[in-house]
Amino acid sequence: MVKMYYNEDADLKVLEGKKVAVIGYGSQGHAQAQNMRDAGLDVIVSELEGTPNYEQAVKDGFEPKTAAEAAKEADVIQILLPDEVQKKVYYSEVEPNLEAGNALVFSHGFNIHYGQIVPPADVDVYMVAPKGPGHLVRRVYTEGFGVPALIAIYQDATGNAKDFALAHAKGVGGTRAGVIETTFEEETETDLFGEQAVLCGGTTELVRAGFETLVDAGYQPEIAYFECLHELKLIVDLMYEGGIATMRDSISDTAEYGDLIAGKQVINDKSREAMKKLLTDIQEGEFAKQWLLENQVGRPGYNRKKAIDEDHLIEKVGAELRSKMNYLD
Ligand SMILES: NC(=O)C1=CN([C@@H]2O[C@H](COP(=O)(O)OP(=O)(O)OC[C@H]3O[C@@H](n4cnc5c(N)ncnc54)[C@H](OP(=O)(O)O)[C@@H]3O)[C@@H](O)[C@H]2O)C=CC1
Ligand SMILES: CC(=O)[C@](C)(O)C(=O)O
Repeated sequence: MVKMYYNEDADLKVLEGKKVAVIGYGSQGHAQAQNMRDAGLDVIVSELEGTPNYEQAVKDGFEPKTAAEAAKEADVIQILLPDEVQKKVYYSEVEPNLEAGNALVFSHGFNIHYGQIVPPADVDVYMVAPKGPGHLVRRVYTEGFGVPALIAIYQDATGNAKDFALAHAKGVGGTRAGVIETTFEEETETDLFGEQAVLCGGTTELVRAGFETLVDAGYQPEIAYFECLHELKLIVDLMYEGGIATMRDSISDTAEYGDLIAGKQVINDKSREAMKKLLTDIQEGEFAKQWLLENQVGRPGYNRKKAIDEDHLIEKVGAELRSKMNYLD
């Protein structure tokens, strides 16, 4: 059984007297910076002046700096920029301000694993990767809990990188739930695979395909929305709390039989082959190349596909229903 690290395994004192810079105040940045500040760490943030997230950082009580200023001042520099801009900002603003003994921290291994950022040998390089969206990393922390996290040590120049990583994970709330040690390679490749094949790509396509099947067959779009999207959260909540078996205990035997006979017709051998191809493309760097090139040419494919998806009937029906339903506590 894998070793899990909890609060008692991490000592915030190892970061005492150290300034932590969070560069990028977005989904993860706003969450991790506030969580670490609440945990008593000395946190500064960097954000682009004049942007909504800059204003949010000010509203949250920070005085946002440039990435260069933050890197110069801090001992621990956490890069929570979009993966596709990290290389540019790192080499132009962060690296020139690194000092021996600093720590460079990531929450996803993309830029290190695919060789976009090659840090100097005299700094620690580690990862603290919450396994959840940033806004829930903050929400759950304020409720007294934590989102589980991964840590990975890429470079241990000081000999203390793991202690720093565990303390950092404690600061963001990860050790409240549990922390597992991995590698930059394993986190990068599994995270990319998960967000493409299961969490985001696979699930959104499954939801849209189910919705379209019902709507094309003449059923009310609202009914299709309830069945294929809204209820999915409730089903997944049960899986989250107690595994697939717990979810199956709660649904009807009729639904469970349907689950058992239909699942493999939808996610069939062809689907599994497609998943393996996605993983191969990730492992061989094909996805990374495609994503970095897409950004270099202004995201034509991303923008077109995003526009089509955001114009989908399921978005319109969902917005209408969410405006009418009393469901969020
Ligand atoms: N989103 C998530 O839940 C998770 C993300 N991660 C990882 O965390 C990292 C950050 O991702 P995420 O939080 O989603 O990113 P976001 O895009 O949400 O936030 C990045 C922030 O950095 C800002 N920014 C861009 N350029 C600069 C700059 N030059 N100087 C300062 N700030 C800048 C962006 O501003 P603007 O928007 O105006 O460009 C934005 O506010 C990535 O490595 C990601 O893979 C890991 C786990 C989960
Ligand atoms: C939330 C998370 O970990 C994702 C989906 O992999 C991401 O946003 O990068």
